[in-house]
Amino acid sequence: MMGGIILAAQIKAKGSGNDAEKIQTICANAGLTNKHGETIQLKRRTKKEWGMEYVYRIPLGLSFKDFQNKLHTLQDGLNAKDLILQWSDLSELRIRPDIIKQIKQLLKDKKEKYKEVELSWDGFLKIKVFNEKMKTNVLYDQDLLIRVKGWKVPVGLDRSNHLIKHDFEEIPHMVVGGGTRYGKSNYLNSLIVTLLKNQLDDVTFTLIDLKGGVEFSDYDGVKQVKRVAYEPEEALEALENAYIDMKNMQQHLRRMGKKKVQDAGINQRHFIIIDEVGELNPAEAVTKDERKLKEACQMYMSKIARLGAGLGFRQILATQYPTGDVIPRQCKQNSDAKLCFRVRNAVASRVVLDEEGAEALPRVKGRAIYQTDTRHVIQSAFIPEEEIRNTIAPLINIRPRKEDPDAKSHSENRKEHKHTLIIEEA
Ligand SMILES: Nc1ncnc2c1ncn2[C@@H]1O[C@H](COP(=O)(O)OP(=O)(O)OP(=O)(O)O)[C@@H](O)[C@H]1O
Repeated sequence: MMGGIILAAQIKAKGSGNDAEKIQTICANAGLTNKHGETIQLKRRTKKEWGMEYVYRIPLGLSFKDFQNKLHTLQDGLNAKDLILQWSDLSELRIRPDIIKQIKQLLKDKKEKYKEVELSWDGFLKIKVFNEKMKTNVLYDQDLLIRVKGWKVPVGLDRSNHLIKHDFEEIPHMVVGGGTRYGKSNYLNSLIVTLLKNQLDDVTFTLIDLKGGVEFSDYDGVKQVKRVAYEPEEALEALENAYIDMKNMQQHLRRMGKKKVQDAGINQRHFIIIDEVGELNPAEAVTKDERKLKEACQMYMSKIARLGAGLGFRQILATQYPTGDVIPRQCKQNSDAKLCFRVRNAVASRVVLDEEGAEALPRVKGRAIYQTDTRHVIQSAFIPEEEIRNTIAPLINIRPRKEDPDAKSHSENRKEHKHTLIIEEA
C-alpha cells in the first residue's frame, strides 16, 4: 500500500522549491520569446526565507511589461497541481506506524498550497515565488498608527510584513480604484482617521460622498471637516469653495514672496476626497445641465490637481468604475500615487495604474497594488467602525442654529443633505 502511494507520487530529485525550469517552459509556451525564438535565461536563483528568487536575463525585443502582462499565466502555471513529491518533502516523514497518514497529509498540503508570484525589474527580471500566501487580515490599530508620522499614512503591509507608507508631502495627490467591495472606502476611512489622529491641528477635509451618503456622513460635523457634499450640485459648491481657498492661499504666498507652503512655514493641509468620482463624469450625464455641472466639477478637480501641491491642497479621487474618462486627464497626470484594489479586467487596471496587474490580484478584500515609481502589492489595514467612531466622537460639536426657527436636528439634516449647522470650536 505504502509503496503504491509513493509510486503514485512522482519523486523529483531537484531540491526544494526549484521552479526555474517550469518558469522557463511557461514563458516559452506563453509566447514570451523574441522573433529568434529566444526566451529568458536564468542568471541565478536564491533560496530566501519566504521562498525562491529567480533572476533572469530577458531576450532583446521583450520588455518587463510583456512579462507583467503574463503574471497570471505564470502564477497559474506554477500552481498547476501535479502532486509531485520532492526529496525534501519526504524528509518530513517520520518512520512511525502512521506513515501512510503522513503521506496522505503531505499530498493534501501540497494540493492546498498556493504559490504567489511577484515580478520586478532592475535590468534583470526578478521572479519571486513565495512559499506562503500573503496575510489576508491586517488590523488598523495603535501599533500600526505609531509607525506613521507627519503627513504619512499607512498603505498596507507587503509580503514581508513591511509597512508601506504614503507621504502626502512627497506625493500630494492619489487615485484609488478597485472593483466594488474590495476595500476602497475602508482605505479612505483609515486615511482620514490617521490624519485626524496625527495632524489634528493642521488638517482640513472637504469630503465628497457620491455613494448616497453612506461613507462620509459620519464625519459631518467634525471641526476639521469643512464640508461634506452628497450630491453633484453640492460637490460643485464644495469644489468651488476649495478652489477659492486655494487661490487665497496662492495670493497669501505671493504676498509673502514664497512659492510653496513649506517655504512659508505654513503647516495647514487641505484634503479633498471624492468617493465615487465616476458620478462626476460628464460623459454619463443625461441632461445638458447635468453635463455642464459635471464639467465644472472636473474643471475644479483639474485645477486643484495642477496647482494644489505647493499650496497645501491634496486630492484623492476614488472610483469603482475605472473606464477611460472617469478620472480627468490632468488629475491622473498629477497623481503620482495610485492604489488599485482588484478590478475586473486589464483595461480597468490600466485606467488606474497605467499598467495591467490589478486584474490578476487574488480575490482578497484589502489586497491592492500601490504604485508610485515603484510597485508594491499590499494588504491594506482593516479599520473597525468602532475605531472610526472613537476617533471622531470627541471632535464633533454641533448644534442647530438658534436663530433659525426651522432648525432641524443633525440627523434630519443629514438625511436631506442640507447643512444649516454651525460648528463650535471643539
Ligand atoms: N483591508 C481590509 N481587510 C479586510 N477586509 C476588508 C478590508 N477592506 C474592506 N474589507 C471588507 O470589505 C467590505 C467592503 O469594503 P469597502 O466598503 O471598503 O469596499 P469598497 O471598495 O468601497 O466597495 P464599494 O465600491 O462597493 O463601496 C468591508 O465591509 C469589509 O468587511
